[in-house]
Amino acid sequence: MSPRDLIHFEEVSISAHIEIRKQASPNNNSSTSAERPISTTLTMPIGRAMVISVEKNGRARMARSPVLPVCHWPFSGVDCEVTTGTAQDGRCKKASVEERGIAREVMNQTDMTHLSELRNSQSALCNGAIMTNGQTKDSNLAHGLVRKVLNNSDGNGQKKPMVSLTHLPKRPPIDIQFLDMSYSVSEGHKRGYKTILKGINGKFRSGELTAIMGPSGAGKSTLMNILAGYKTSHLSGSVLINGKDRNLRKFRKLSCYIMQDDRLLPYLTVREAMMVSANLKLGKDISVSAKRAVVEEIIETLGLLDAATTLTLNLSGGQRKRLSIALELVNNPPVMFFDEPTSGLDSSTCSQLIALLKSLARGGRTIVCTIHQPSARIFELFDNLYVLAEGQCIYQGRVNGLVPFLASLGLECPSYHNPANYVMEVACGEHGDWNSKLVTAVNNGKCNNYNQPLSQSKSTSNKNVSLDGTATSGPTDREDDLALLKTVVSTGDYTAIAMPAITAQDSLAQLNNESKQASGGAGMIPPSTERKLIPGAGTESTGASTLTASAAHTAPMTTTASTTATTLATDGNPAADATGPLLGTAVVPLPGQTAQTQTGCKATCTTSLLDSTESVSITVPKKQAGFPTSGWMQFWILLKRTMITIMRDQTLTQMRLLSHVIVGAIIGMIYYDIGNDASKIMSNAGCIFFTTMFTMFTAMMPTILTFPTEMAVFVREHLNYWYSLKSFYFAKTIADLPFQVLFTSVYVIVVYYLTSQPMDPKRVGMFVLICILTSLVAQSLGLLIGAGMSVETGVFLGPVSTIPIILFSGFFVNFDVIPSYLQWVTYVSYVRYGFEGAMVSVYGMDRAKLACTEIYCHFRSPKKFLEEMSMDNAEYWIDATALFGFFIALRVIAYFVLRWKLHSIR
Ligand SMILES: Nc1ncnc2c1ncn2[C@@H]1O[C@H](COP(=O)(O)OP(=O)(O)OP(=O)(O)O)[C@@H](O)[C@H]1O
Repeated sequence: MSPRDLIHFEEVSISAHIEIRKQASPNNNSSTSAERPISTTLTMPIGRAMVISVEKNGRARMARSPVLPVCHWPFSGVDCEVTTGTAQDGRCKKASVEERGIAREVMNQTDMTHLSELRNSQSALCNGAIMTNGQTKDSNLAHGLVRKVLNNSDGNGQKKPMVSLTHLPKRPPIDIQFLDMSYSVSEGHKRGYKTILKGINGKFRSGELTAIMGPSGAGKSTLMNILAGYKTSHLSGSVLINGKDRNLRKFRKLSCYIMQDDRLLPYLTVREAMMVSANLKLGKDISVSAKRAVVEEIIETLGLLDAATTLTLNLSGGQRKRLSIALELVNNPPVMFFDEPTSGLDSSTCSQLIALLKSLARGGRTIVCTIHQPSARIFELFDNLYVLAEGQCIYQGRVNGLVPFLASLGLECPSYHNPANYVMEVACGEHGDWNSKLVTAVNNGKCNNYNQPLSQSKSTSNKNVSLDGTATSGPTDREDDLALLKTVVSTGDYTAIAMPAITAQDSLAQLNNESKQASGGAGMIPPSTERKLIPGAGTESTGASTLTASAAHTAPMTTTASTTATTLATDGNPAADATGPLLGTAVVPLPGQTAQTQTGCKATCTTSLLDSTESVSITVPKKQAGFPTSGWMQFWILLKRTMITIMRDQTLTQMRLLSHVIVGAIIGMIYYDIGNDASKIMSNAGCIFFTTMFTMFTAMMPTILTFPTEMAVFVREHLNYWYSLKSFYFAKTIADLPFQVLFTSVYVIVVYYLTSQPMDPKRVGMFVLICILTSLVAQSLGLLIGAGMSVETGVFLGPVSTIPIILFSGFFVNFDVIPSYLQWVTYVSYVRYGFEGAMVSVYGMDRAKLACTEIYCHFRSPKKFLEEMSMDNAEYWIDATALFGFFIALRVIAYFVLRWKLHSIR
């Protein structure tokens, strides 16, 4: 008997409620031998069997069995099947089966406690740390954290806290609505403005996964950037959050934007990156252990445990994407925007990723993605679709409402054709010029029928029905979400999530309802709406949505979702907000649906994020008006992170250190022992000049090459409200310092020693100092170039802009020779100060005459040589101060360039 198998559904199942009761050890006395029920509700796709197993460590596993060739609703009149298994004496009694689910007994003695903990912890992730039975509110609530106390009995009927886990901060659900949204960009001085979005409207609801689709250039990214708050200028129209004008600052704290390219720092491990995120996003009021718990939960839930100690550099594409999500999940943002999350991923990883997003959405989050031409299988995973063409909306509503909507206008999607492809063809004009008609239809409300909130049928389905058929308070949607998320993560079986929680009756009623609407109330289902999706492409993801393309599982729900999100509205009055719907949308019950049904749905269909009683503790603390952590804390965290990444970067650090030593040794050998030889004084000046050049270029070029990568990460993190530009910049500046000082010193000391420069400590110190200052100025210049332009431009511009600076350094041309109208340039040549300061350190300060190894040495007197170089009046400390001034000035300029860059992104 395999210890892995618990129950094996061999036949088609639709949904099942499994209740496992494990008796305590027979050795226990009766008072402590109470059964510990562990139950969960699973939703399984039609046409699929599912293997549910419990591993020895107590982890639940679900895996999809081979696809059965069932594409139709096979059990007319059967809503679900209820199966149970009861473990006795450590073994599972053969499960009783109702209807068609056949459960095979197979259970090893497994301590189910861990499973229970796991379920609860992951449930919290799915649902945004929602309070469940047995949880207690404590002071953590004030900080938005919930401590979990499992529902466990000690045998005396007393609830005892079994495990304390910290969880995600609680957040309000957020519905985003945009009205009459237009956006234009300037095309240049005389070319005027180009309108990209043309007065579009739409609404993205919490708990739903929405796809924005459209041909290339339709304005998808633009729309998402606007909604995410990244673009704020040249914009008209309004964005409403739960029915009220958006307060951008507050909104950005509760939303995140996960960009197409996963911008991660390469030299941090997954766990380290997560801890940085937790430290920055959760604030100092939350203990380190609580942060660790959050991090570990997310890492495990998103399937990153195996890669927890892997550098992000070595992660696979799917893992990178999941890490990007995990980093943002730390503070549990209720709104998540994804720009083409599936790009560059294989189809299986794509499916898993979208299923993961769907499960996150089911936790009460509002998830919006732009996506290009998804497969039918992935397409069906979305709840909602927003299609753009030429900056206008040509469809918004349920994914499975698309085909009937198009059909109602005369656009028949051919059988066995992916609707996602079809709508893209329509948007691109391959079927004629339909866009204006579609826009008009959308504006006239023709797709409103397909744009209802997600079905409340979860509450009316039999998921929570006990074996005797009575309603129970057992498994909740949260547990369901746990099971779904667990399925996705542990087995990659996303199909469970593809299954809309819908009963046959709901489905048929809905179908009829929509058919009536789509066919002008004729009550007949148009033939086109009965089409099936392509087997293997669309049907594989199954679920009720595969019954017919038009089987929208919708039922209007009350709009109390908004009642908790009062802090986002500009002038939100929590008291007022909590008392009524904020969305201002009239709710019209579907035929056959009573108001009572809807009320019931409110309590159970939606996540408890929508429970207004919880909204009190959800409110973001006032002290978080700015970033979650103080400026100094941000600086400290970023400083540590930057130093770790610099140290681990072999190119930037280890190779650089090595190259400084090697080149220093080579230069030392070439100019060996010439420092006190008057006959080789020009060669020695060349050595000093080369030293200045080397320290300059080795400081500037790596910065030009690496800063754009850092900057990309910075932009993502800053725009997602992790920390301020000031903290980042200050930390970057300070973290760079010790490394730059070390590299330069190593090189200079090697050269200085081998070339026998004067060993007076004062001169040595001055020489090293001036070289360090030169390198810091060069590094700052590299930072400025890296901040302002791309790597390609920077790599060209860096050296090119340095050449004139070198020419005016005083080595190639004496200052006296330079024409007077160009002499001012020598003052802005920082190399001049570096070279001059180095020369003064070696030959200035009344150095004694040099030794002469030839018959005649013209420059035995160092002073005379300095006169020859037009440096006899040079003051070392003026040079050093000038370099320091350059350093500060360039850093300040680079800071403002970064600010401008951030501003220009918007
Ligand atoms: N700054 C700009 N100046 C001029 N045109 C711009 C600017 N930004 C965007 N556009 C134009 O706006 C249109 C929409 O761009 P957007 O990036 O939103 O398209 P998209 O639908 O996301 O396309 P894709 O799928 O190819 O990424 C494009 O035609 C683009 O050229």
